[in-house]
Amino acid sequence: MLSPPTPTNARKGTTVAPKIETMQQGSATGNPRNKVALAPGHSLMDWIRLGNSGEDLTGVGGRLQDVTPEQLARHCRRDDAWLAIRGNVYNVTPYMNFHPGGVEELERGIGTDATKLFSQVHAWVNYDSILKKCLVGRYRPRTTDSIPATDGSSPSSSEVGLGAFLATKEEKEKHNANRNTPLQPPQKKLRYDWYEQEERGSVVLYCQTQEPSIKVTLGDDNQNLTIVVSEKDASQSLHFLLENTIVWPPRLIQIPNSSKVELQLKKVKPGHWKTLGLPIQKSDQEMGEPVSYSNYSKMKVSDIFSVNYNTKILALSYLEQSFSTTPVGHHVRVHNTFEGQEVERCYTPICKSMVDLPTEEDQAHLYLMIKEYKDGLLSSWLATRSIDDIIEVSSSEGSFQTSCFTNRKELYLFAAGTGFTPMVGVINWARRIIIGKCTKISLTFFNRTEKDILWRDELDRLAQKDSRFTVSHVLSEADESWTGLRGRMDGELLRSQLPSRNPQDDPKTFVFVCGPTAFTQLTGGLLSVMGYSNKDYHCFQG
Ligand code: HEM
Repeated sequence: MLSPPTPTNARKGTTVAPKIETMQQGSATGNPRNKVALAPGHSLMDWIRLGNSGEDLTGVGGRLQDVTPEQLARHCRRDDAWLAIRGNVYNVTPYMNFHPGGVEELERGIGTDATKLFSQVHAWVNYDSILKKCLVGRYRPRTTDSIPATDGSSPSSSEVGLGAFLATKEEKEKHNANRNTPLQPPQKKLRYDWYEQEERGSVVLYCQTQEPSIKVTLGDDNQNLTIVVSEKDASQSLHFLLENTIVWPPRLIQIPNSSKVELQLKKVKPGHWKTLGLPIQKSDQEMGEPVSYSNYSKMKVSDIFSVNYNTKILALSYLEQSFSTTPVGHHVRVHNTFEGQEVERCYTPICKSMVDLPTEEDQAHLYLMIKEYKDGLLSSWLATRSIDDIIEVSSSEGSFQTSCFTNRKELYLFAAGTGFTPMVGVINWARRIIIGKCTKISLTFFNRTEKDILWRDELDRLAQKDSRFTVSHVLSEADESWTGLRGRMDGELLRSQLPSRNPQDDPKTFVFVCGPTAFTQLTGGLLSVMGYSNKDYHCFQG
């Protein structure tokens, strides 16, 4: 009997089903694993109904408040249960009997910052959406610290002087109001260097991992630069009033084989800068954290590209001069409300082209490949968006780490349908970031018919340009003229595309799988039969 891929090696990827669909299945994610049988009247649908009933599920009258660790620890009983996840505190007392993993499991996190535990079990679960009616407020681990915004080598700004560098009267007032409320979580210092040439300045960021999500924002004055680096569940930031104005957008370059990232700033007026600028310390709110504690941002559709008869790419940009990067294998969520019902779906952002290097303009956009499902409320809505329409997109999420495959020489990717989207980031990473290490990237792409193949031209172009990359298409409902592979995933097909692995040999191959759950589970089982352990492959859950 074939075993499914291990949960530790799997995370939700592109196609977590929208809530409307999953409600019928009784699971938030369609995942049929160790869940408990919920008592009648405690399905996800019942939970949503309770949320919409107007009942106060926060237990504190719905007024958002800051919560210290001591306060949190006092709510550690089944009948009075709070927990913190990623900086938000929720009253999970009413959710206890609705939790698909059972009351005892949920109890393990109560009274504490359960971020790590939650991520270990099911990082993909959309807790903030499920628990939004239970939000008590913001978790404030420390109440007295202020955060150094720069490393010690840079000129520091004094409390008094700081106000002078904030652009407007309103900002100064806001700054003064915030001086006495330094309620921010502890942050590590972000190390950086900078150097300059006549035309450009460059800030080199020393990140801790190769998976940072970096958000760059430039004020309307083209001088107020904010860089926020999020990695390992913590954020670090730099904020500068630059020596002079720069051109938007700057270029972001991930330095190959390192965790350094370079931000190249093009000067409006070429010339010598004595310093990068004046460092400024900002509060949470000034850093742009939405007051509602929601992590969704409004983005504008700035371009639309057709991929095939039912799939298109939406190019999205922030409303202000801002962009953020998505680490490989991570996803964003898009949501919208239909007749009072919130529906949400995960998408793995792709790039504008797999072949051409991105321009600065390309980098400042988020590209989502949207396949329209006839019964998918959200996907149909997205597919009918026009230029300048606004959609709400979350910041990136995910726990996948590229370190699992950076030293492997050969990558074998098995994708079905839109399960292809996480592969785009993997391929780019292998080609451009782990330079000199990867000698073969083989994609086997499963679709129904020829017209369902996504980005076929782009894949062919890539195969022509990079001899390490090959693509094989497999069609389950091919017409007679098709000369390529036919069928569905099975042992024979897998063996024709992938060498068996002898567990005694040094690992040189790594396998990625993404597609519908049945495809992923079947492939995971077949891989075990072929000698691959769960350290040799990663399944992006579909
Ligand atoms: C922090 C402590 C928590 C623990 C230890 C825990 C544990 C678990 C376990 C063991 C399962 C079954 C996993 C499986 O599918 O194999 C589960 C499922 C689930 N939990 Fe939790 N949980 C916690 C918190 C939460 C919270 C705060 C939420 C609120 C949104 C939540 C929502 C869910 C959902 C929606 C599922 C079903 C997942 C699926 O269908 O794939 N859990 N949980």
